[in-house]
Amino acid sequence: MKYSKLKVFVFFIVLLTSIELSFGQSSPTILIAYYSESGKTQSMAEAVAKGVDEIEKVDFILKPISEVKIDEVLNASAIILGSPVYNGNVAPEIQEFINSWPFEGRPLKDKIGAVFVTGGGFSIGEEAVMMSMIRSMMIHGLIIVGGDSVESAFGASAITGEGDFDGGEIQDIFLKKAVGLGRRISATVVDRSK
Ligand SMILES: Cc1cc2nc3c(=O)[nH]c(=O)nc-3n(C[C@H](O)[C@H](O)[C@H](O)COP(=O)(O)O)c2cc1C
Repeated sequence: MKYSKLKVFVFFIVLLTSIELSFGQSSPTILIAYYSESGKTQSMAEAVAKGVDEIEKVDFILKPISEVKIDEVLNASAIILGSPVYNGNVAPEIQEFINSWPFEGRPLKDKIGAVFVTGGGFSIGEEAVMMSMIRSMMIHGLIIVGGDSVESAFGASAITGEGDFDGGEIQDIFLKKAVGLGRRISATVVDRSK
């Protein structure tokens, strides 16, 4: 084989190998799951997804927990969970969802876990609800990651019904925390997949 023909041959082998490699590797998936009665926690979930989507090479699933299949939990590299505050506690549906996760052999161990929350008022449950979800995730062995600023150290939270924050839309100051949380989780997942 002539030298130039050999070069073309080698070029095609390298090309085919890289095509096969890129098709063979699927991107890690982040599951963003939430419970929302009146849409506030859903708005935060959408902002989290926006942040996740800012980082390349990551897929995400954004769903209310009622639509999440257990395979989606098992296959996710990270689980980001959102709840409203109900009487100082996590929404019961969220706790039931976590209780439904398989535990034997701890199949969720070492996945990334993160949380977001919406509450009507300041300091009447939002931090307690974040901690409640974090505690349950830690029982399953998830590695907890907070938001990207000290104001979202435990996760992203929004006040939806007190003072200046009482209104229809979630205010930007809170949506930014949710976007930052999503971005940080996404970047962490990409780093870990290298
Ligand atoms: C039954 C009930 C209990 C609530 N209890 C609290 C509470 O203890 N603390 C709080 O900050 N907000 C409380 N809220 C307000 C909700 O947490 C808040 O409106 C939240 O943003 C609703 O989220 P969603 O629109 O996703 O359902 C309560 C709301 C309901 C309906």
